[in-house]
Amino acid sequence: MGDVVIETKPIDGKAFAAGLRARIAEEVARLGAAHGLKPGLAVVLVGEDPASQVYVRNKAAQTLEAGMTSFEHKLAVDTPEAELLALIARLNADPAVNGILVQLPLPAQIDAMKVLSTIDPAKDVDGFHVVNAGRLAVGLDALVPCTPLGCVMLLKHHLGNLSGLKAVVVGRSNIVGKPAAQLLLKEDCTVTIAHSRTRDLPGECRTADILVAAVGRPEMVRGDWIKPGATVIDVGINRIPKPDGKTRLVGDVAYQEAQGIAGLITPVPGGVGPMTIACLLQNTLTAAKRQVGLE
Ligand SMILES: Nc1nc(=O)c2c([nH]1)NC[C@@H]1CN(c3ccc(C(=O)N[C@@H](CCC(=O)O)C(=O)O)cc3)C=[N+]21
Repeated sequence: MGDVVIETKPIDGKAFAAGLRARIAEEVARLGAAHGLKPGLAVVLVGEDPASQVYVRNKAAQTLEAGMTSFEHKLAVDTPEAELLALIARLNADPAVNGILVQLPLPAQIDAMKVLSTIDPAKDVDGFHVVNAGRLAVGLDALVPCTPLGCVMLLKHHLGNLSGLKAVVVGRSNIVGKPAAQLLLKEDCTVTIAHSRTRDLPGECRTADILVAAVGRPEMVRGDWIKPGATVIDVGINRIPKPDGKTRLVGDVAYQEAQGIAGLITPVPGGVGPMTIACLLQNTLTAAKRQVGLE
């Protein structure tokens, strides 16, 4: 038996996201010309976390670039919960607003679950409302969380049919892990959700044809956790300090160790991250069309 040499290919999420945004922009232009419809996305940011500010600015810029309207609402860090709920009620009632995103995490005085359940499910472009989570779980049309949607788009583009493949999702958050598992199940994968209490986590990961890492711990998934030839989707975005005092971004997977083992892997940055924003625009377009009966 000769040794199998695996050439690990990076999945270019940045390029795929750019293409997706271009297709969305075309559809937005077409909707404007044919129906006078211009989708609008409202983004609400509470507080001044620098990373969140950069991220919200990127979203607004890409929303405008796609030909949609962007509404930005920046509230003070000590905003009372009632004030945020009142803003959401106004956005729910505003016909120019087709999508609403409240940037997470929220400050401690605000109950995030209460906020998310106040958003009209039809405008819930994050897909975090229990109605959308439930609709996804039972196989009805839902607005699907952007990051898992982006992951599955990349997988289908690179692997084609996912039917029968073994998928292991590491992480059980409502934002990524659980909806990612639902979407993979819908693609007829055999799905395991693994987490910090999973017995023999490395061994569980080694069974995966598709390994999705969404734990939020820098480089936790090691090279020898990966089955040779597997496709690895790294959802982690971790900012870690460098010796020179600056920071660098790393994923939840030890990217260098995965070389020569994984078949395909998403890099960080440039993998899943850009897909998240592109899918947010996709969801805003979908929401706008459904709200006027065009789907
Ligand atoms: N309600 C809500 N919805 C979200 O979708 C949401 C949120 N809150 N809170 C924060 C997280 C984080 N998140 C990212 C999206 C894109 C990149 C992204 O584009 N990353 C680039 C570069 C990042 C960089 O250079 O800093 C990349 O990975 O290539 C990162 C992070 C969405 N989030």
